[in-house]
Amino acid sequence: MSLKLESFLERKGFLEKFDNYLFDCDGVLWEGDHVFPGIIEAMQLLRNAGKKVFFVTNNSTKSREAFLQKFKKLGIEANLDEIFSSAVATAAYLKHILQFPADKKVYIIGMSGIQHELEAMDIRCCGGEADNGPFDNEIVKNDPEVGAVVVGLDTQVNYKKYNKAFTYLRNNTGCYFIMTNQDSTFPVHGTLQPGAGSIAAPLITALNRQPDAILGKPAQNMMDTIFAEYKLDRERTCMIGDRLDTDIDFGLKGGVETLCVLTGVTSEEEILSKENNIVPTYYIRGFADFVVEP
Ligand SMILES: O=C(O)[C@H](O)[C@H](O)COP(=O)(O)O
Ligand SMILES: [Mg+2]
Repeated sequence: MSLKLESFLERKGFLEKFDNYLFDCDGVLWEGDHVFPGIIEAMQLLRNAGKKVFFVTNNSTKSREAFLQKFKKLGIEANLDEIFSSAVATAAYLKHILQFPADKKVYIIGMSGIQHELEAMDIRCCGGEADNGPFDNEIVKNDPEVGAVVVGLDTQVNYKKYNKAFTYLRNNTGCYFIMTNQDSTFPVHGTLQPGAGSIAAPLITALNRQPDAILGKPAQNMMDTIFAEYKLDRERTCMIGDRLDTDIDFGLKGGVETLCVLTGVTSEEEILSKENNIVPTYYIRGFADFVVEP
């Protein structure tokens, strides 16, 4: 059973219980470029109390550097080494786990964040924003140098990109099919939009093939990196997110307690539903409630 943090004393107890907070971003801190009211103050409350804060986002559309600029613009304190994203996790996976060969390149369905993080790890890539635009029914030729296709959230996705990714995955033996993350939706403009999982779905159908790897939450790549780098105490760490099947599952799999906020994709009914088996330790109306006085 999940405990709803409603009273000042419950919220105070929650803050005393943890030293480290892993924050999901979309739906917890902001929606697009709109920071939720009270979030700047609530985040400052944690900083003033000397808490460690990390940002763990499945959003692959921006590089870590671009996220840092976004935090600055929105007035939320953040440091580069506190930011973890599915684009960084994907680049690290290709580099260190797959040891992606230098004579191969990655075809991207996604935005600049993926390209920047791949290039930061010296991985050659193509596609992405260079393939924005209409498809003219032109013939797509295979490129045997493409050794992996990476798919992330792409708000300019088009038939040309699908056609190229499909051609490379079909023709190039051993070509990896990788998803940055599989969120079906994400919150923006007060509603929901299709997420990276929905962008990858047509390829899965066309190829009749599942991806070889999915790097974002709930996969443990980012959790493992954070714990390896910062030696945190799991019992004093809480994962805060707005999605059950990514954020809360990520926390549960990582052995930390979890807080679900209701400012994103998950409703109170879903948390409490008998059918739901991804149960957060706590839930709250929004993270900004931590600045509400008694
Ligand atoms: O589909 C996506 O890529 C995601 O829904 C989105 O960007 C999630 O970001 P997060 O909530 O993990 O910050
Ligand atoms: Mg989210």
